[in-house]
Amino acid sequence: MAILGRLRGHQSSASPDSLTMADPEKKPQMLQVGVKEIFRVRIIAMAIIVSMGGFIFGYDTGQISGFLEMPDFLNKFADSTDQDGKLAFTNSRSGLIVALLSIGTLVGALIAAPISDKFGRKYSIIFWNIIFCVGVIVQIVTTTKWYQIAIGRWVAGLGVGGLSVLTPMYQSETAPRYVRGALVSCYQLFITLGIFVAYCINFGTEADTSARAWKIPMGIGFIWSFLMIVGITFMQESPRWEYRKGKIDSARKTVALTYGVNEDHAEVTREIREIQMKFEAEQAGGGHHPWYEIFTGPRMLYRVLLGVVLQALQQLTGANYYFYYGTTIFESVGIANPYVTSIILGAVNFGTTFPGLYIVEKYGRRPTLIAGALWMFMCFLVFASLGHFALNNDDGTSSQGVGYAMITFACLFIAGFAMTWGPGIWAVVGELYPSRYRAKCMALATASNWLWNFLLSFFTPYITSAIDYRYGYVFAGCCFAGAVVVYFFLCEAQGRTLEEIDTMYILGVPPTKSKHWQPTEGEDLPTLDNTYLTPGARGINKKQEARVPEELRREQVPVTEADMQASGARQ
Ligand SMILES: OC[C@H]1O[C@](O)(CO)[C@@H](O)[C@@H]1O
Repeated sequence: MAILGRLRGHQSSASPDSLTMADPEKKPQMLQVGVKEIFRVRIIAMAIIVSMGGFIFGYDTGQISGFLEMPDFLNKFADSTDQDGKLAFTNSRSGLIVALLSIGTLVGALIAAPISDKFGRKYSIIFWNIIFCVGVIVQIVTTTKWYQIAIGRWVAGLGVGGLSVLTPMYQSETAPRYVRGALVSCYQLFITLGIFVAYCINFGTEADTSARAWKIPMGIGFIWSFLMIVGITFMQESPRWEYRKGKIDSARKTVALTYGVNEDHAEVTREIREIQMKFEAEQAGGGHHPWYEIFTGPRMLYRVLLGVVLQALQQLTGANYYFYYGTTIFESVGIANPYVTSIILGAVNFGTTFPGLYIVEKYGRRPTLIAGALWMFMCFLVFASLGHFALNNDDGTSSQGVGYAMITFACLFIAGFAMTWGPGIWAVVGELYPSRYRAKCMALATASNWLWNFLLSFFTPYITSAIDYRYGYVFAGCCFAGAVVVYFFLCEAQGRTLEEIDTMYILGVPPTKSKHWQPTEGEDLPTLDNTYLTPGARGINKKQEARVPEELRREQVPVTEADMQASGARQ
C-alpha cells in the first residue's frame, strides 16, 4: 500500500494540482492511480510475457549446474575422473561450457541496441528468441561432441544477451509511467523464477539415467521462447520507437491502450507530447548524435562508468558463485542431495525478490543498496571463515553441522542479494541516462554485467581449487566496495522524474546530499531531455548554469504556457 501511496504521490506532484488550479472549469481527466489501474490485465500481461526474457536467462543459468552432475551428460562429455574414479569435468571444460553462454550474452547485449533501433523492439524480441532456439537446437542434436554443446551455448547466449537489453527497454518504453519501476523489476523476478524452475526440473530428471536425460531440461527451454514469441505478437510495438519512425497514430493508440483510457485523454496527450518534444529536441541539434556522445555528453562519462561499475559489482557480489556452482559446493560440504540444496537456494532467491520490489520503492535506492552490500559482506565473511577454518575435521571428514551453517549463510546472502542488488541494479542503471543515450549506455552496462558473469564463471573452478573457501573473502571485499561506490557516486533517484535525475548529475549534486536536493522553481516544466537544455527555465542559479555546456544551452527548445495549454496536458 505504501508503494501505492508513493505512486499517487508521483502522480500528484507531477501534474493534476497545477491543472485544476489554472482552469477549474475545464478539469483535464488525469488518471487517478489505484489498485485497479495497477493490476490491469494489459499490465499483468506485459509483466508476464515480456519478463519471459528474464525467465529464459534464469532458466539457462539454473540448468547448467545440474548438467555438470548428470550421469548421462558426464558419460558423454566428461574428460576426466575424480579421486574416487568417477567421471568428472576438468576445470577448463566445465568452465568453458558454463562460461560460453555468458560470452554470447555479452556480444548479444552489445549488438542489441542498433538492431532494435532499426527493426523495432517487438521484432527484435522475436529475433533474439529465434537465435536462442537455434542455440538450443545446436546443443540438442549432438550426442558426443562436447564442443558442440559449448558452441550451442554461445549461440543461445546471444539470444539471452539480446533479450537482456530488450526486455527492460521495451518495458520501460511501453509501461504506463506509474508502474514503470515495478515492471522493469519484474525482469529480475523472472530471472529468479527461471533459476528456480530449472533447479526443480534438474531435480526431477536427476534419477533419469537414460541416454537422453540431459536433453529434457534443455529442450524445455523451447517452451519459454515459444510462449514469449506468441505472447509478444499480441502486444503493441513500443510507442517511443513507433513515434520515431513516424507512426504517430499508432503510438498514440498504444499509449491509450496501456493506460486503459481514450486516445483524447489528458494522460495520452501529455505522454505523446513529451515523446514529441524529446524527438524535436534531438532533431533541433541536427538529429545526429554520434555514439561517442555517450562519453562526451554532459557528465556522461561519469554516468557510463558508474553504470558499468555497478553492473560489474552486481556480479562481483558473488551471487553466481552459488547459482552456477551451488550443487558442487554443497556436495563438497557433505550435504547428501545437492539438488535439494539448490532448490532451497532458488526458492529463497525467488521468494525474497518480491519484497525487493517493494523495498527499493519504500526506502530508496541508496539505503537499499548500501544496506544490502554490507549485509552480503557480512554473510560472505562468515561463509568463507566457516568453510576455511571449520569445515574439515582433523581426520579430513566433512562436518555436516558446519555444512548446514554454511548453507544458512548462503541463504542469508541470497536473500540480501535478491532484496537489494538483484533487482535494484537493473532499476538504478535504467535511471542514470538521458533518453537519447539510454539504449547505448544500457547495452554497455549490461555487457559489463555479462563480462563479469563470464569471468567469474570461467575462473571460479580454478580459483576454488587454489584457495578453497577463502574465495568468499574476495566476494566479501567486493560487496564492501559496492557499498562505498553507492555511497560516494550514486544519486538518490527515489520519487524523482528521469529528468530531475539527469539534472542532478549534470549539476554535480553530491550523491550524499541528493536525497534532499530540491530543484528551484520552474522545475516542474515537462522539458524531458531538454532538462539540461533549459537551465534557465528550471530556475537554477548562475553558477550551476555555467556548468551546462554552451552548445547544449543553444539547443534549448522553449516550452511555453501556451504550448502546454494547446496540448491540454499541463497549464
Ligand atoms: O538472481 C541471481 C541472478 O541475477 C543475476 O545477477 C542477474 O541480475 C544473474 O547473473 C544471477 O544468476
